Amino acid sequence: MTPRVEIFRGNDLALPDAEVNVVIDVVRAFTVAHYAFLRGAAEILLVPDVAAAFAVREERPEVLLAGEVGGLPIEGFDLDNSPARFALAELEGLTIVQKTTNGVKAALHSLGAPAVLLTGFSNAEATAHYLQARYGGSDARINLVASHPTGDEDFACAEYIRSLLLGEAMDTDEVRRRIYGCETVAKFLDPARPDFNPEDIDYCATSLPPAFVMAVRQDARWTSVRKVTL
Ligand SMILES: O=C(O)[C@H](CS(=O)(=O)O)OP(=O)(O)O
Ligand SMILES: [Mg+2]
Repeated sequence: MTPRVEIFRGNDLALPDAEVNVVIDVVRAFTVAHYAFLRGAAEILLVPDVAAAFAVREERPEVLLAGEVGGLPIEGFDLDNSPARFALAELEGLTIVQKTTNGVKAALHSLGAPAVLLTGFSNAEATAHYLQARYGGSDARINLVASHPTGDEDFACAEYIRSLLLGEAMDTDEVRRRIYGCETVAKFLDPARPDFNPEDIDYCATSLPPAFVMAVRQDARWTSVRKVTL
């Protein structure tokens, strides 16, 4: 038996029932989340909008607010949505509150499955290993959600994860080419748009050695993300 893997595209989907929803945002939200954990963050809280992020800080002043609107930093937030910045940040033991246009929104629409994982390309191999260990050899339904409604970067990553699960590993250079070539990335590579850092895309398109996955947990109060070690 092999898992039944389906790919969806969008950030506000009503997904069919599945054992696990895997929400993908390569540029940039879940690459940022991956680097946040690598830099020591304890937890990420997902929020739907800027007001909700400020409300969390009212209640829990120790948190750091991170995210973007239209790809740009948000006034009053501590961090933006740049993996290049997160890769250098000192985040040991901290809680990050994350608000982004596609990845976080798609995750908040994907909470209906018993397990929900988040990933960019940087952690796609780890995520595929984890899924293979838990669901390989079964006919479990796995929904892969490419969160950008039109861009190819998340869809390419979804196809890569599916290929690993089906034992037909896609060439990672091909995935990287699709990331650099997608419409979402054009503004990062445009010298006339200095607000967008091209280095971010290098982080988004670099696969790191598998170590942990990013799992979502929902309770009455918070939608939180934590590391689960492989
Ligand atoms: O900040 C990002 O990279 C995007 C917004 S945009 O595509 O750059 O306008 O948000 P995300 O939720 O990380 O896709
Ligand atoms: Mg994105």
